[in-house]
Amino acid sequence: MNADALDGRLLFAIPKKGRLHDKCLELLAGADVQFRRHHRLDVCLVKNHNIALVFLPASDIPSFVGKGNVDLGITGQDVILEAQMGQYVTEVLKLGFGKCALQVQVPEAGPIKSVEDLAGKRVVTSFEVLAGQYFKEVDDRLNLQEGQQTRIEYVGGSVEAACALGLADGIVDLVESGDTMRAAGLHAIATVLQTEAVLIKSSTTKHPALEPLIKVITSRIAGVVAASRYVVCEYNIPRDKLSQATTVTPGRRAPTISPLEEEGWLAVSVMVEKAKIADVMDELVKIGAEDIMIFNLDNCRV
Ligand SMILES: Nc1ncnc2c1ncn2[C@@H]1O[C@H](COP(=O)(O)OP(=O)(O)OP(=O)(O)O)[C@@H](O)[C@H]1O
Ligand SMILES: O=P(O)(O)OC[C@H]1O[C@H](OP(=O)(O)OP(=O)(O)O)[C@H](O)[C@@H]1O
Repeated sequence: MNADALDGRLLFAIPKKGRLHDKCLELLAGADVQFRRHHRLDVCLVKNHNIALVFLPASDIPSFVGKGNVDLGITGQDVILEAQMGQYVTEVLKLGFGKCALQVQVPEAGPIKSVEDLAGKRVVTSFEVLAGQYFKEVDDRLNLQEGQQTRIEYVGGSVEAACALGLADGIVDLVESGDTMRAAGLHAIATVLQTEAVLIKSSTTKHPALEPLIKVITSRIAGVVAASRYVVCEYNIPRDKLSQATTVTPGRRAPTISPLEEEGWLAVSVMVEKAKIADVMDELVKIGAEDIMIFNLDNCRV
């Protein structure tokens, strides 16, 4: 593909591999962004929009977007801060996946119990900047002088192995389920930050004419994200229990209520957060709701 083929197109950076890649492909499919990625090609044209997708390492996306080399991107909040690009990119939308925490971890059986114990020792991480900022604050608080301060060393991967190999007294790395940390005999003693995947655009766009297309894509992606967060809950309820039931299911704006053919009964239809639906159903049953049904959403605009 030559550079002319990209002329005037909105460039949209997507993580080329790793934890965020598959979720991004699901989002694009849900937003009806159609493309075929040829084997090993990292740039491809979108068939039904004036967009080209650029597949990049997640950690490179903040600087590509921040410098305006691409217009839009998806990556983790952690890598944006690590790349020190926070002021050059605008967070357009939280995407609800890639959720994890950057944590300080030490051997479970070892003598170090707190970050104060770890200060002044060796810390290995792929997040040199964030770990450096975190321990500078700890060192300053403990008034550690030059030569006594925490040593931050960078490794590109397999960070969890550093303590067992005798290379570190502690590490700073991402934790989601905690399986990797526990398997390495480590436990967390502090959280540096919580992170999730976000849609970002350049703070100073070089292509203002692309703004309307950015809005359309953002709205479509927001619809897919909301659809994955909510379910539709429908149930029947005796009229005299309605106010109790709608306190449990207030809906996003208000519940839709329609009469049933049977005297004294109403049908309620309402959106509920997926994460809360099991508790909500328990409550509705207690109140006297019947025929409770839950429907997944494919897509929505809310
Ligand atoms: N266990 C996890 N659970 C949820 N999100 C994660 C997890 N690990 C990483 N992430 C998110 O995904 C981003 C990319 O991490 P990942 O380990 O997939 O990178 P990678 O693709 O292997 O490396 P590179 O950034 O060099 O491409 C992280 O910065 C973080 O935002
Ligand atoms: O708490 P957990 O659910 O175990 O997830 C944490 C692990 O996930 C990430 O690595 P990933 O598996 O993406 O591979 P990587 O080390 O090659 O980046 C991260 O670096 C941790 O190692």
